[in-house]
Amino acid sequence: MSELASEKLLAAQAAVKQLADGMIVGLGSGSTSALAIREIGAAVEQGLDIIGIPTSVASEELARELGIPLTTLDEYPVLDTTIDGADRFNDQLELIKGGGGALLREKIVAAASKRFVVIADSTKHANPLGGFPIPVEVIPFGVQTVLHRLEELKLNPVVRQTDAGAPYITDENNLIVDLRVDTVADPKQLAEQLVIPGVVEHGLFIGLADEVLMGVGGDVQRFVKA
Ligand SMILES: O=C[C@H](O)[C@H](O)[C@H](O)COP(=O)(O)O
Repeated sequence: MSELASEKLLAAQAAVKQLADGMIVGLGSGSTSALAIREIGAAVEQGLDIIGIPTSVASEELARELGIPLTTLDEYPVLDTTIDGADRFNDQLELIKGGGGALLREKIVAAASKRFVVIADSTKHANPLGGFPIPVEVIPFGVQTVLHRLEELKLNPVVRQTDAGAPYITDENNLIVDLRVDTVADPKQLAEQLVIPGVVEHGLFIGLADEVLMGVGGDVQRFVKA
């Protein structure tokens, strides 16, 4: 296993250890979350009694394959905890998420959770926050107008495409616009600028994470809210 994969696995295992019987658990998306879902699947097989709420179609399919009982936000509008990955995080536990296009459901589930635990490898730690394009989910109807506004704000927007060259469509049937900015000096200020009609949500997660568990070498480093 590569060092990166092992860091992801260590973080995922540390987060899954925090789960207890009776919890409603948000299941994140992406490669690190997939490792956590696999760990949860193994724990459920050993008798752990939790119910999951997936944040993407891909995570739902994986959880079903593993026999993890699932529910919905309609049944449980408040979750006990959510375990999810991140594309970048800083020491203030501000995140960039949505590299895999799942940011909308992820943010809804994270915001509905009493606790939000982020799992990451050591390449994700960035002060200042940056080094990864900021995904913005946009309703197709308004995309040209939103792009125009983002250009005016000098945020270098690019509509995400699939490998086949078609526009990338999210689980909620929207587009993703990636903002090619190097670093985000003030994430809160940028989040305010992104309140634009037609933008459904953006990948800056501010004030949501309670803890980041980061695999580094053979260890897990814990970052908590100041
Ligand atoms: O949309 C995707 C999610 O925000 C992922 O949690 C994020 O991209 C991190 O993914 P990975 O664990 O694969 O680096």
